[in-house]
Amino acid sequence: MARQLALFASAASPTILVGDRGDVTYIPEFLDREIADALVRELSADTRWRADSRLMYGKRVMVPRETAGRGEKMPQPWTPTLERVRAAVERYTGTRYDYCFLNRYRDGRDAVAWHGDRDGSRDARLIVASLSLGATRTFQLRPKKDSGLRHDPVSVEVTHGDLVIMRGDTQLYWEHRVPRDPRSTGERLNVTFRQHRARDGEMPSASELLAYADDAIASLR
Ligand SMILES: O=C(O)CCC(=O)C(=O)O
Ligand SMILES: [Fe+2]
Repeated sequence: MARQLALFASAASPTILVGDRGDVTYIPEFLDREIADALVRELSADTRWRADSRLMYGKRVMVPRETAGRGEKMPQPWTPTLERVRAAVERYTGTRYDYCFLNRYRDGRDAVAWHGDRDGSRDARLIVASLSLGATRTFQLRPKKDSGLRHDPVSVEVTHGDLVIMRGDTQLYWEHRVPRDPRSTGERLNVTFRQHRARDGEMPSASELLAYADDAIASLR
């Protein structure tokens, strides 16, 4: 029971990052350090990381980070701590999650370029709960060009155990990224808890699985 409570180290102090045509909340230290450490150990032990490459203007270039999927209908199952953390995120957000995507940023040269999750999908409103582990990096949000919104980019330093929750219209009107950071030398893991299409429980399409990597190539230009 003590460990259960410790999951919510400082979940009482969330910050609203986006409140206009979108809903993004930042919860620093959502995970107690001990749990976050255990999660890194488990994920590092057996996750089969993929190095994706994309064809860009006739050239094959590597996506600047490694990816994996765990959970239902994914290449690998949940780990015990990942299940516990999922349950905590479910309680906190009042939503169920079926699977997660994982990103591994080996150092500050790895990144994810501006994108909206589930771009072009009719389920753009499904919640995405994004957990940071390891090295501190900058997570940024800005309105999409066609959103009609005028707003400076929002930046937050996300670190070990922090949670970012994107809800509502966020993916329709806003995009997000983790830019390259030459000063950052450590490894960062990111876990995004997600739902399959709520309507029919069908697996995300191959293009959807890759969609979140789509613009990553832009960061290589
Ligand atoms: O690493 C992060 O914090 C963001 C990852 C992301 O945007 C994604 O996987 O869609
Ligand atoms: Fe994303």
